[in-house]
Amino acid sequence: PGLRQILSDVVEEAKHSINKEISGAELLNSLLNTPWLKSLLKVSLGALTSAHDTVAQKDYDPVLPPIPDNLADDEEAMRLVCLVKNKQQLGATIKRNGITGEIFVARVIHGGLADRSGLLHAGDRITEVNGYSVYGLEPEQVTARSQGTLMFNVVPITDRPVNNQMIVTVCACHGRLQSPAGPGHPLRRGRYGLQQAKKLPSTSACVGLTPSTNLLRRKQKEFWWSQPHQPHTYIKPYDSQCEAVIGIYLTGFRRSLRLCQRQSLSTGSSQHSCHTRCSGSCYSALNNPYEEVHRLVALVGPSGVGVNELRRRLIEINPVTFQGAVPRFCVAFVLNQVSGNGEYKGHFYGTSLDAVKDVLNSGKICVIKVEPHAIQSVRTHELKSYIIYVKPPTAERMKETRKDAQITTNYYVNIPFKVSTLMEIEEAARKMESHYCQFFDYVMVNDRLQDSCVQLLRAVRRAQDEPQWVPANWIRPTEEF
Ligand SMILES: Nc1ncnc2c1ncn2[C@@H]1O[C@H](COP(=O)(O)OP(=O)(O)OP(=O)(O)O)[C@@H](O)[C@H]1O
Repeated sequence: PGLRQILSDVVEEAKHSINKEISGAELLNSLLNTPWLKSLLKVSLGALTSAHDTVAQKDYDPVLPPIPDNLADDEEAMRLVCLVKNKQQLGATIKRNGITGEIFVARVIHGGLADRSGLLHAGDRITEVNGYSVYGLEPEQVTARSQGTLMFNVVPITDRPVNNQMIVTVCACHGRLQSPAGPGHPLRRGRYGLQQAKKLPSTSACVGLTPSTNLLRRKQKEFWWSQPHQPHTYIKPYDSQCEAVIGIYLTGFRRSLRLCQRQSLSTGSSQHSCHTRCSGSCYSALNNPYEEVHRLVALVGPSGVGVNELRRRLIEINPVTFQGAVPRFCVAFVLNQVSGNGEYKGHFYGTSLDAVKDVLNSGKICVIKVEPHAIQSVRTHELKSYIIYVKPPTAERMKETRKDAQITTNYYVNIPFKVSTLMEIEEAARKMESHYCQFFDYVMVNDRLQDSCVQLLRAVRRAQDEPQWVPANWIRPTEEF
């Protein structure tokens, strides 16, 4: 009634104002002073305050009647779940307990309809779907009834496990994921050890199911032992020249390492051997089905060689795939090193790691510039950086390619490249290589800018697609991905 009164006042007031001969300003002033507008503002303010209180108290739920006292102790709490499926998948799998015949939610696919609803959880027992009891039915029969609007009667799982799932980015080593039962056999949900996966980079792609690492490895093992013996492994001889490149060839490392060790014992190879590598046959038959990939690309090079330019262009070429971290990241590493006593380490280092992790968590490849003395800070198991060293071309080519370029000096002034600048870059490059070359995963020469961009893009792609040498301490026991 209050609102009706206000509205009729509005109409009256407007009629009244139109009959008067007054200016726009006067009209506005008199309107603002009208009782109906004051009342309206009062009502709106009241509604706003009430909405604010509701939100602040998180008091969204309807007030439910109290639970009756005479409930039996063994009464099960039921949940009625209504989901409208339309054409999309429900995003959950079910399984049947072979002994009791009960139907349970086996898995809720991350990001799917069931997951987004927050109403179904792995372990929940489904008793009815759309009014039909599902007791004793096969999962396929339940699925066949689950079309359109779904009304589930669910007995919620009592102890829902805390979500301790680990998310990692991997590359599938076989071109196409195949059913572990072999080519031509489709993946059947619930039958095999499947895991959730989503193709990157993607902001919206749905999570799907792929065979798990353990499952594929088991199949590969069966396949392996069914084959006649193949001498396929060798130890890369210990090379005192490349002492610092201590690593293990990541692909198939577990199996190959074991075989290599076995072989190394039988052939009496030096226990100092630090590299293992599989030949092609070993690689194809025994590789790990999934490999974690480098997603932090760290560019390093003498000041002025063009690291920032290349980084910027790489991101520009494909901003969906590549992203930089906040500039503080570089500063953090510089400070971390310059301070020497680690004075800034706690604060700045943590902050910068977060910036990189944010990019990595978004599924993108993070591209940063690092100072050479900070390489070790990013060359860790956690960040798994791929270090690309950007080298200047010959002095002649440098002079030719940089004739229109400008360099930013310490005083933030842009000046053209001088002969002395070129010499400084050359000298800095020489020192950098002699001190840090063992950490470079890839070396490129920044000659013609366009060619360099293509080369960089290719190098980064290769780092994702091909097996890499990595430091031995990056390798940890493989988990169910
Ligand atoms: N291949 C190239 N050909 C011509 N000009 C280039 C090339 N690479 C970079 N430049 C130009 O050289 C200048 C310096 O490059 P950039 O600022 O990327 O250097 P940097 O290595 O990041 O230096 P700093 O560490 O001092 O920031 C820029 O003007 C850039 O456009």
